[in-house]
Amino acid sequence: MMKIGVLTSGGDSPGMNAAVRAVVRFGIARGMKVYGIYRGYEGLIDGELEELDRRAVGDILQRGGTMLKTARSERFMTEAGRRKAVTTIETFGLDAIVVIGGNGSFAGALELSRLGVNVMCIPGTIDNDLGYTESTIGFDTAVNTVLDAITRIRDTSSSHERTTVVEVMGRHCGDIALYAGIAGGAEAVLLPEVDRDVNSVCRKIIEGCNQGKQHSIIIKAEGYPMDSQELVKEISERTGRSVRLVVLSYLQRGGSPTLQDRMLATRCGDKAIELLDAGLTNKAIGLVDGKVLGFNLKEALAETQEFDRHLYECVDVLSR
Ligand SMILES: Nc1ncnc2c1ncn2[C@@H]1O[C@H](COP(=O)(O)OP(=O)(O)O)[C@@H](O)[C@H]1O
Ligand SMILES: O=P(O)(O)OC[C@H]1O[C@](O)(COP(=O)(O)O)[C@@H](O)[C@@H]1O
Ligand SMILES: [Mg+2]
Repeated sequence: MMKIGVLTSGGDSPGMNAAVRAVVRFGIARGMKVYGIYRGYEGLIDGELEELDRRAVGDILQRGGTMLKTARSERFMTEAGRRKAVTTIETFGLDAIVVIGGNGSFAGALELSRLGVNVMCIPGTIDNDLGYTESTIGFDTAVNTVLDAITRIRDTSSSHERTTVVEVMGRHCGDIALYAGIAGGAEAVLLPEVDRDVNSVCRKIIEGCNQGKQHSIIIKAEGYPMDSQELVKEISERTGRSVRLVVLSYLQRGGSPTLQDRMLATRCGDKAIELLDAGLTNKAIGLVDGKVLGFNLKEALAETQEFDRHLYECVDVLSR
């Protein structure tokens, strides 16, 4: 009988639970024993795991966060830490580890595979920063949360004829800001990928005011290289407008996953188990052209996220 472990790692994302549920239930359906490993790589190092039955993953499909808990593990960044993790895998006789996480967790899984461990990776991060897949589990929910916030901010922003800077997550990848900018009708977006100066944003705000716009929304990804308070001050000084800052922060990482994230999570879990059952390992599961497939982990991780410049330019055209 095949024995596998499943863990969640890095920043949590809505839909991770749905992925855990899928891995456990599809695994059991194929005659596997499935172990839940707690606190990501930390639990793998410390041997914090237990067998999960079908019922153990009941009532989690609709919940954000992760029932397995998650961690950023400094110890796993070291060779000694990873060797300890391998000892746990050997002690419990695990044939493979399913890692649900983002680019860092995938890099960790690749290191594990170099030590002879069979791994299977499922993309769980709100950042959407994995180039090989069209979407990651949690991204859709996070952007919808941002859109909901923007809708509310617009009401008050418009009543007071203000400009609001909305800071969203994304240290290296501006996808949350970009998609929220398009779908939320922002005047401008500021991203880590584009070197845009504040002057052009101020011009945009002033032009909008001259055309009778009552409010303006500027979306700034946390990775844009300027402090948000500083940005607010500059915009206020240069435009003479009343400017407020809303930092959405961890609000974006919580909440019930959307249909899209539940479906992606479930399909990724299904594919991960199907491939393991077929004797395939060291794959990253991802969505390409509407199909959920397994890709070589090393190659998938090396694929850089292509920045959609056209979409970026659309924000400006749409908000003129
Ligand atoms: N290059 C690496 N080698 C080994 N482990 C890594 C590496 N990069 C990240 N990890 C492990 O994966 C964990 C999660 O990565 P992190 O970047 O924090 O989140 P995410 O997986 O969501 O991108 C890290 O805390 C670390 O334990
Ligand atoms: O939870 P922390 O450690 O404050 O990290 C915040 C970071 O985590 C994220 O929410 C998700 O990133 P990861 O998927 O790489 O963990 C980023 O958008 C944000 O910059
Ligand atoms: Mg990451």
